[in-house]
Amino acid sequence: MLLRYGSPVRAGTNHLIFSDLQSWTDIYGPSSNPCLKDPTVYEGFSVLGNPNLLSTTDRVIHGRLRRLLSHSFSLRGLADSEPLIAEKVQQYVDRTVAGNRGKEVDMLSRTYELYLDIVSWLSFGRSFDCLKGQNLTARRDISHYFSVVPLVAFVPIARYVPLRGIQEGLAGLNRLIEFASVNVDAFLEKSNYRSSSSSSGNIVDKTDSSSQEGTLLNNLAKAVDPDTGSKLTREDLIEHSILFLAAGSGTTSATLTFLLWECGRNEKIRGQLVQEIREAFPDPEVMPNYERASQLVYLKCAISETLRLWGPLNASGPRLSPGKMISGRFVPKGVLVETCTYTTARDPGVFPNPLTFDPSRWESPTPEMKKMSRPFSYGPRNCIGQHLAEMALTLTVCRLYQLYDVIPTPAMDTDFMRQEDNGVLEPKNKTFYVTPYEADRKR
Ligand code: HEM
Repeated sequence: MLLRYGSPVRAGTNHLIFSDLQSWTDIYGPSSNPCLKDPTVYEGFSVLGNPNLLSTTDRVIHGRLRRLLSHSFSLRGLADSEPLIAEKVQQYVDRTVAGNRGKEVDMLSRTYELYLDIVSWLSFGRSFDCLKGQNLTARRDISHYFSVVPLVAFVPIARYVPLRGIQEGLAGLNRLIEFASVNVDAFLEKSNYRSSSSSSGNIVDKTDSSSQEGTLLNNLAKAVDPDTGSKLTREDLIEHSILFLAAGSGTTSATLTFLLWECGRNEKIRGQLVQEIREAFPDPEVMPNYERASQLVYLKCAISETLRLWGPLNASGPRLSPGKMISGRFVPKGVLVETCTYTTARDPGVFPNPLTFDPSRWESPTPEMKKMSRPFSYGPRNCIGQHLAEMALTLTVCRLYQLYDVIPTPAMDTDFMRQEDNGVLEPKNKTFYVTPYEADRKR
């Protein structure tokens, strides 16, 4: 519709969707008169009812949470976690590919498990260990975050409706809350943090927790707001741990899946990518490190191109107009506005042959390309997990292609891989079959 009728399109009585460059700045950019998140959409994304980084629509609360969390998600804050991420990537390669050379294997479930294992460890200081065959309901439990959590928040009586989908979802969420509570309490106990029993109390740290160094939980529990001196409560920690699992697992696994699919089915692109990776990391005994891997130009281009064409979220989130000019038109107060990243990232004026997967277009990107492909959104409410996602994706692609050629099976055609929106855009069949082969090092 946006392509046919132009930007904006009226999607409902009170809802405008934009697809032009200026709308990114007007809707999402920093502003003294910002378009804030719509509470009726976002405030439901909270399992314990505590405001979290994604759900809060209050600028002051958001600013405080963002300050507390920003170091944990910075490249420097994540550096301590690299060995753990690398260890999980190795487990994934061993479990998924190593023993299955020449055989058909479904990568999608294992990929989801990889990122659940990483984010759970970062969140709780203890991994779900799905790749080791534990907590196998975790993936299903997390998927309810984007459906059942907002449903019962806005229609509380829904929790008593004897529908299987709702009751299974609630049971799954309870398992997650239980897992998170046990691990947050164990963490606080072990690291000698004293947690207040009330949800308004602060956590008072007594000693350092060296055993948990590098985990988000450790950083979160230690973080002090420089302006107010306040810290996160036990309930805040549980709330955020579950949020990170929901926000960080399906998004990253869908992205890796589409990257392996696009590169896998295009021999020339895959050839260029594996050559770059194998030249940078010639010794199979040596795991790629992020410092070097993040410098690989073509790999970076392949990730950018995957996020452009197959980004896991197709819109950047609805906001409420405060009554302001958006893309040259006055939009009255209270109108729901959003920019459709799916469309801006396919704008033929900015991305020639927009439907073609071509990593090389990112070798020297124009300023417009960077502004129109924003898979992590833009402005003060952009994705806080971007560095983590990029580090995890980079290390996974590097290790896989350093050791193996991963070829999608012939059944993985465009129709099979069509995206379906389950909170995250993922292959509609929820499977992705490949055949792995030992790397051909003579390339
Ligand atoms: C390829 C991977 C990812 C993509 C494409 C992505 C994309 C996005 C987008 C578009 C938003 C804005 C949503 C909105 O405004 O409604 C967002 C927000 C957010 N993301 Fe991500 N994300 C990814 C991975 C992650 C990871 C790994 C984490 C953490 C473990 C994470 C945590 C969050 C959080 C907490 C927010 C809310 C930030 C705020 O409002 O301040 N994301 N993400």
